[in-house]
Amino acid sequence: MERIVTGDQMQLLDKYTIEEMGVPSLVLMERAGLSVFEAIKKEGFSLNKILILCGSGNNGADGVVLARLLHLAGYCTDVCILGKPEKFTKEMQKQIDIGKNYGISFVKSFHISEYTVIVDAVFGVGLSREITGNLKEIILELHKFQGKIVAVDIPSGICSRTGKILGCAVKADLTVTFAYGKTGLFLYPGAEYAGKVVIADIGIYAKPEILPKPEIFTYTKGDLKEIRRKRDGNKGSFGKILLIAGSKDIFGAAYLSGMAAMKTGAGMLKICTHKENKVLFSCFPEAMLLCYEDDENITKELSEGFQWADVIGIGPGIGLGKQAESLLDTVLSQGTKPLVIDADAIGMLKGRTEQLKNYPNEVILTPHLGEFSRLTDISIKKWKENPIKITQEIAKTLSVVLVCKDARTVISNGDKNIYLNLSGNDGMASAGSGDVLTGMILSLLAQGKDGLKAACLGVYLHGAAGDLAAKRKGRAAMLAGDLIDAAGQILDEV
Ligand SMILES: NC(=O)C1=CN([C@@H]2O[C@H](COP(=O)(O)OP(=O)(O)OC[C@H]3O[C@@H](n4cnc5c(N)ncnc54)[C@H](OP(=O)(O)O)[C@@H]3O)[C@@H](O)[C@H]2O)[C@@H](O)CC1
Ligand SMILES: [K+]
Repeated sequence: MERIVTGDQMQLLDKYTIEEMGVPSLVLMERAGLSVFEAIKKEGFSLNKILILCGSGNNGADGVVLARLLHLAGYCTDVCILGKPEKFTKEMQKQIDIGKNYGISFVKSFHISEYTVIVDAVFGVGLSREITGNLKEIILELHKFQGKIVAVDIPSGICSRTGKILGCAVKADLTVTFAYGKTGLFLYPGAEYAGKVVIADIGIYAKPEILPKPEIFTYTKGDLKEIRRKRDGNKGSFGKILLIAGSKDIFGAAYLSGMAAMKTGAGMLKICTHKENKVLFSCFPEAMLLCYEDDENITKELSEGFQWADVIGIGPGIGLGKQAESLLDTVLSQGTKPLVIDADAIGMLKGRTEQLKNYPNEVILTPHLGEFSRLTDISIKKWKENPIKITQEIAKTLSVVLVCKDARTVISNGDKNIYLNLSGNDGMASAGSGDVLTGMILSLLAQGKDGLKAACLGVYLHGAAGDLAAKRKGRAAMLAGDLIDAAGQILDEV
């Protein structure tokens, strides 16, 4: 698990390192400049002539350090200061003075076509408002640049907290960011502008207690070790899932969800579905079936299923009709085991939020943003303006683990930590992908993970499987079913 920070949190970490730990800000800056220098060389860009654009703040000062290091290493480097002198920080003024002593080249104007690399050190985490005027024109001009663009800390114009574009933004090929990844580098559209992100250690240190909540984390491949199989386990110890999925003539969602659960290690699976879906018997013999007819009341059979199961899932493909509502009501009123609610079942939750809050065990909700918006009356646009805070608040209000599915899925149980998922790609935005995720989360719950862990690991695994499937099949051609086999391989490798 790795920490991610907002720009505001980063500024507090910088301040603490400087004021409480006593590391001079010029020392941090020297390491910042050096780490960009090393990252650029490692990337193998053509370094025939480099232009460094600097603002008035400390992001600009990092740029001047970098210019000095490149100049001393023999690279032809120009610096253009775009910020106003009256706004220079004392570090910026100091770096300019040092740079002049070393004879680095300061230019007042430039033609982008003369350069092979342009470094953006205009704004970092101190960007506080929309970029306008002359600066905006320069940044838009950079969009035509044919060479490589390197951003220092964050591309100028990207809000370091939300990833929003403030007026305009630099489109980088490489961003070298300091100490921790910034949320704005991972949330869209910021992620699209950041290019490859390299996180450089520059010696920032602070007690996590000083950080304002929520603290933000992301899961990585190493965390999947937590779901290594026990060599001496049996089908009982890997957990039993009751999955209420599919409806008349809709069996794909039940199949994908159930298959994802079994193929990521669950011990046993019973699928409750309409009898028309008996085709599941022939193509998925490993699953047990509990079938119902049109309008049949199966409360008794479901109750027995709740006793048998370790975890319950409801939603994929169940439809929005009366029978689906009755199934959901039975689960909410009689279920006692950890519960995953997805898809159509989320659509029916409006008006049932009290029952949801009173459910006697953990509940995981996995809405995509449309479902989230219909359930909460919060528009998608509003969520995107502050995904971290809104996800945390709604998780708390509903007393659930909330998985808000988007290009960057956000997960919270309403507590002080929040999780941002960085695995996955746009090839996963296709039918059935959500059903597969539900199956994976159910599987991890069944194998004994608590709701938050199962959600975070499930979402990470789902995305990592998407990345492997994309490598194998291509982002456009991959299907939801491809994620299932890819996930199996990933789990085997950890
Ligand atoms: N602290 C440290 O010691 C370390 C910091 N480090 C580095 O410093 C960066 C943070 O530095 P920072 O805090 O000085 O802010 P920075 O991003 O340079 O911008 C502030 C300037 O921009 C201006 N400005 C803002 N928005 C604007 C707009 N739309 N249009 C026009 N102007 C605008 C703003 O003006 P003002 O708002 O005051 O009018 C101010 O002049 C960080 O990302 C990292 O790279 C590392 O070296 C490690 C050690
Ligand atoms: K920058």
